[in-house]
Amino acid sequence: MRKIEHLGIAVADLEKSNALFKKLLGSAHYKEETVEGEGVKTSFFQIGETKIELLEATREDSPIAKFISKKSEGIHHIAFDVQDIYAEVERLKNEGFEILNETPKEGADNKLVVFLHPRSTNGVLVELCQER
Ligand SMILES: CC[C@H](C(=O)O)C(=O)SCCNC(=O)CCNC(=O)[C@H](O)C(C)(C)COP(=O)(O)OP(=O)(O)OC[C@H]1O[C@@H](n2cnc3c(N)ncnc32)[C@H](O)[C@@H]1OP(=O)(O)O
Ligand SMILES: [Co+2]
Repeated sequence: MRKIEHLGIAVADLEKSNALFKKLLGSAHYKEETVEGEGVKTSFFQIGETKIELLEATREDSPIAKFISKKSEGIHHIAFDVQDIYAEVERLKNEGFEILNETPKEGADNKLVVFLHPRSTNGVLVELCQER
């Protein structure tokens, strides 16, 4: 793991939260991107070396919709930047972590991504990201 790539925050209303985080952080988001495969619309704020990713559900069966309905808005996942996502998946599998998608999938912001089940990571949903 090279650094924290982003902190994912589940929000009910992306436009409202964009305005709130712009006030909080003192600068606007640099992009918005919908990842249909995940059922999410995202916006990204750069904070030094890392980012904040706001996520709004684009459909009922989105993981974000389920998360907000079961819990509330708030921190959803932590994403780590990795050099070689395939090697990292093998390493983490051997360490006994539960990999949700062994084959990396399309992420936002030009990334390949893999997720680990929170039950294997102290209740924290972990995402691995590799620059495409
Ligand atoms: C890829 C685009 C973008 C990017 O950065 O590029 C993204 O980050 S997209 C983010 C949205 N996509 C995902 O989250 C994909 C991975 N997530 C999943 O596969 C599911 O959400 C999963 C498996 C984590 C949970 O799904 P499930 O249907 O099992 O939901 P449950 O509510 O039944 O949860 C089971 C169990 O897990 C706990 N849980 C669920 N979500 C989280 C979370 N975000 N953080 C921590 N814990 C979580 C939930 O509370 C349940 O625990 P229990 O003790 O059984 O109540
Ligand atoms: Co993410």
